[in-house]
Order: sequence, then structure tokens, then C-alpha cells
Amino acid sequence: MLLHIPAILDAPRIAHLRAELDRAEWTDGRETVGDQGARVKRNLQLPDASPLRQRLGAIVLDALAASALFHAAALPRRTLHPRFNRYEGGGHYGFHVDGAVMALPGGEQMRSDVSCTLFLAEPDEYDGGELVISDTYGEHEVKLPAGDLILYPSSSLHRVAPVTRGARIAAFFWVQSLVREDRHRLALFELDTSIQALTRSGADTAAVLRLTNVYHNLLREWSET
Ligand SMILES: O=C(O)CCC(=O)C(=O)O
Ligand SMILES: [Fe+2]
Repeated sequence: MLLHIPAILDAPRIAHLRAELDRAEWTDGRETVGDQGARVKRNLQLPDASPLRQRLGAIVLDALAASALFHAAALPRRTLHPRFNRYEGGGHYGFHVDGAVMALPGGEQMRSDVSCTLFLAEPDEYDGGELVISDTYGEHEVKLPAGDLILYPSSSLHRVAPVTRGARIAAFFWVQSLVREDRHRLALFELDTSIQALTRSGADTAAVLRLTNVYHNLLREWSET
């Protein structure tokens, strides 16, 4: 599922993150990838151990916690603390696949099921920088307003087009979902959002309750905790 979630961050939060990131110390993004990624990656990132990444990442996690749409789509079990990147002067990230298993602090590991980019620069601040996601329907180019998030299956090849003017700044992170299969998450998302729409429209409450029962029984069937 490829899902655009608008306005994860409000204007004051975006301004705060941008003020901090605009004076941050960035390092080579190749520090956090394996060989295949390093060959095609030309960007900057906040160092993984940087206190700024911790602080700003916590703001992003707080905002995600408040998003019903994010929860309905990702069904998060574990979320990697967000990282921050910056592409400028031709910076890009060629087609690659994200690592399937990622290290968490404390020696634990998580599986990457869902990949997310939260845009922190407005589209008119830079040229290029589209996130291009390839799936069985073709290639999808994504370039969103600051504060908006794109969520896509970690199993898809993707790239970031070269930034030829200005700077593209974003937060990015991965989620291990309670539900491993993308097609199951999609079915649950469709059911969940349809139930909510039916509830808002004042539909037959007994029928809505039966559908809600189906939702939870499918989630029980498909979730791993
Ligand atoms: O910058 C982005 O939107 C995506 C970054 C990415 O694909 C990665 O770091 O693996
Ligand atoms: Fe990636």
C-alpha cells in the first residue's frame, strides 16, 4: 500500500524542526547503509548517535502517535527512531532496497515492513528530489508538502531523484507492523476506514458491529505480537 498522509506535523512543529535542522551538523549518509546502498547513495544525514536526531525524532514519534490514519495503515509494532536526511547539489539515492532486518538500540532487531518519508521542505524550495517507488503497477513519483508523509511497503525498490536546486530535507524511518503481509494490511485498512465512514454516516449499528467483529477477527488471525 502506498499512502499519502497529509499534515502529520503542524506549521509550528515544521518551523521548529527546520530551524534546528538548518543549523545542524550533517554527515555522509553512506554511514548507515550496506555495500549496495553505499554505491548509489549521495546525501547527508544526522549522525545516528546525535542528540539532535533523538530530540527531533521524538517530536516526529509524538506526531505519529496522534495520527489515526498512520495507525490504521501501518499497524505499528516497533518503529525505528526517525533519521533525518538532506539532499542538495545533485545529491540523490539510486534504486535500492531497504535492509529487511534492522538493529534497534539495546541489541534488539526489527523487521522492516513499512518505509516512511516525512517531507520537511516545501516542494518549491528545491528542484528534483522526487521519491520514486517502483511496484507491480509501475513507478510512482512522490514529492509532498512539508509535514506530509508517504508510507510504502519496504519490499519495493525505490530511489530519490537528484536535487538540482535548493535542499530537500526529510525525516525517514521504518515500521515493523503487527501484520507482516502488505495485502493483509491493505484489507484491514480498507475495512477500518469503511467502518469509520459507515459509523459517521449513521449506518445500522448492528451491521457496523458485525463488520467491526470481522475486522478484529482478521487482525487476530494476521497479527504477530
Ligand atoms: O529520502 C527519502 O525519501 C528516502 C530515503 C531512503 O530511501 C533510505 O534512506 O533508505
Ligand atoms: Fe530506502
